[in-house]
Amino acid sequence: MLRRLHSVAGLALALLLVAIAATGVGLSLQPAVDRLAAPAIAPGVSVAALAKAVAARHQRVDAIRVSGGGAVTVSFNDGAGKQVEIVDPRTGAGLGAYRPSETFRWLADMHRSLLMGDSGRIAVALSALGLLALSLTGAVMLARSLGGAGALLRPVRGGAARRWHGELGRLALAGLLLSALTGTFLSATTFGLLPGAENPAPAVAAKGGPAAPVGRLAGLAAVDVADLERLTFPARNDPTDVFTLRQSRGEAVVDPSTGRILAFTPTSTMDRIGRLANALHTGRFSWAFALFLGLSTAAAPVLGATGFLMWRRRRATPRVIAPAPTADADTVILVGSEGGSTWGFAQTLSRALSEAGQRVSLAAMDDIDNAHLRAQKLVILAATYGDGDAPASAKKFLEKLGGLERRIPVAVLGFGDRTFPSFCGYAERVVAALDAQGWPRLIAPKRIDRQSAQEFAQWGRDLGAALGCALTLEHVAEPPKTNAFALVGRETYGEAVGAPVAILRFASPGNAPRFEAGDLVGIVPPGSAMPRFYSLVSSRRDGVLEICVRLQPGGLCSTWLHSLKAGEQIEAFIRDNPSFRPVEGRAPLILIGAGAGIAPLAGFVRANDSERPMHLYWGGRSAASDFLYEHELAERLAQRRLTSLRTAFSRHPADAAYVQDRVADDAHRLRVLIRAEAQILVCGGRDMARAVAETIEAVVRPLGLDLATLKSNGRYLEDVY
Ligand SMILES: Cc1cc2nc3c(=O)[nH]c(=O)nc-3n(C[C@H](O)[C@H](O)[C@H](O)COP(=O)(O)O)c2cc1C
Repeated sequence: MLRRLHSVAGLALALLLVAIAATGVGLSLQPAVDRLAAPAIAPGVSVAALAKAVAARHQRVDAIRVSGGGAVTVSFNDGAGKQVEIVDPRTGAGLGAYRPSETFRWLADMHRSLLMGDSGRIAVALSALGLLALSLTGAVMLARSLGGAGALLRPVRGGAARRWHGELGRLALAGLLLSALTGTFLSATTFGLLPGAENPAPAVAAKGGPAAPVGRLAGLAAVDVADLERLTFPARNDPTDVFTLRQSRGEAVVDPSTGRILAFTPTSTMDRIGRLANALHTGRFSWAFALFLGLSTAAAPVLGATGFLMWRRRRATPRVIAPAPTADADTVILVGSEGGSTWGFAQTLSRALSEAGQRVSLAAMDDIDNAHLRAQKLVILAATYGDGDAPASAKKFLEKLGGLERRIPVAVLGFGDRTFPSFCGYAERVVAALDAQGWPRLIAPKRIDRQSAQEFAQWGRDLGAALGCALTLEHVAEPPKTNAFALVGRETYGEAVGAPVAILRFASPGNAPRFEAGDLVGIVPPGSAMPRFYSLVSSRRDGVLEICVRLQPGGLCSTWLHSLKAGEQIEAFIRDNPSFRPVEGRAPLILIGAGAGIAPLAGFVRANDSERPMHLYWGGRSAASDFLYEHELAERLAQRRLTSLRTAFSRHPADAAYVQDRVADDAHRLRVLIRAEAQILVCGGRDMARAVAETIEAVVRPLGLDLATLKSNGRYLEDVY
């Protein structure tokens, strides 16, 4: 609830706050600028002395004012109209005409009303309230995540966005809270939501005697210029008019002939509070304080941006509740997941461990740091993607592992799918790294096939036995939210060569989530809870969801999809696939695939509006039977969306070849492209991918490169099944 309030208020107000914060930062410089422009007020000079010096220079003085920043100005009319000058508060000497800065005036208008009158003022008032909510909820969340209010000064752990958000938020908290609180108060005053501040002074008239020299008036001589806010002179032609002397404590009325104080109206409590709020909001009493407020406010846009990044990341991470903050945990569960299902298992485990009396904390594997190792034990749940690769939330884990200070007992549970050759390959790499670095084992590592709840429960019993408690893990997977897509088109290839592949097009409903070529669609076949994933050829803007499905002998999902009739519906959901996407820019792309692996590659070509150089290598069995996208690719070549196409057919009577043979034939040409920073994307079956990888390794060797370097630089991506 608290997090949602924090995120919603943050997002809704981000833009407004940026405008208000930026102008606030500008205004925070005003006291420092004023300070430099006007001499400081020195104590020991009376208002009477200053008034005398000023009156000696001007025929008709209207008022002497002391600005918030400490500048003393005199408004007068010597016959040439009303003028205002700055004076030296010690001598009353004129220092030149007073010209308030247009820039600061504009900034102030913008800050108070966004230059939009009352509607702007309302928006500013709501922003101040929003900032107050953000500061308070942020402070509570930070304290909670660090282990309580007493731990507010502990270092913030986590990814870069989280650290910046936490550390900067902590530094700026006091200033932001103060600005938000006083800003809310001032807005409430503007809209008359608080009791009136005025304490009306009684109308008092002077006796009307001859005016005495102003320098001798006792009521003015008793007050120091340092305590003055405003002195209003009496009208010249009205002998009953009076001096009005405004100080922070109240307003005095002084008789111009006797110098006596005729009346004194103390400042009301509400007015005092209003003045305090104003002073604290503007920092006008101290340029250093104003700069402190300005710096705190300058943090707001950075907090907004880092908060947005954290929010996006959280959205990609399923909602899990860690029962204990990291600092108090005795068991830390680290999760390596891409599709989110492993987080669900982690949540089930966390709940069961908590019920067994453990204090459990959860984190993504990538977020591991020394704070987690204060716990007594670590449990790692890791999924596998690609060819034994890390899932999205564990990409940096192995790199970070070596730099940790302590080694605590650890249990590793891999999640994978036995139909992939590298079953739980990433979890195995994690186990190997932990063993090599001497981490003690809590229990032996185990692999879970296709999210089997039974295997998970069995592993739970083993873990419970090692911990000395009965651990019952009853995991019920949350079904993914699906949309219904109806079949609108089908082309079948490859039947003559014993490898049927169907290009299936489904109408994309209006409420379908966004998807791009290369993303995955998870299809849940009837009679199974496990989705099967297919690469997308189309993007949502194409209006269809298009996939290539190779018929797998005995395959539940592919058999069902191949038997679908026009109009029949599938239940499916979209899964982002950021690890198989062309890098941005104009660097050439080398696309290599075989069979149904053409799907995302044809999609990249189709979406190539910018005519970026794209070279496609593709292998099938027979040009006559399974040349998928033959006509579309010819069209793309003519449109320059595809720069070149090389095909290989393994059952060609005279020129039988595999795609890797074409790659090898083109070694020289490919080296030129790779020297020009080309990125290589490979999609298809495992054997093809391995053969292509070996060929590319040989191709790039003369360039002083190897596959591992290309992979680690994101220049060699694989989507392999
Ligand atoms: C595109 C893709 C590639 C996969 N690659 C592998 C693999 O190479 N080895 C494996 O054991 N499991 C593989 N899997 C299966 C996942 O690891 C398994 O479904 C896991 O439970 C997913 O966990 P997650 O939802 O938390 O990411 C793959 C799944 C997908 C969707």
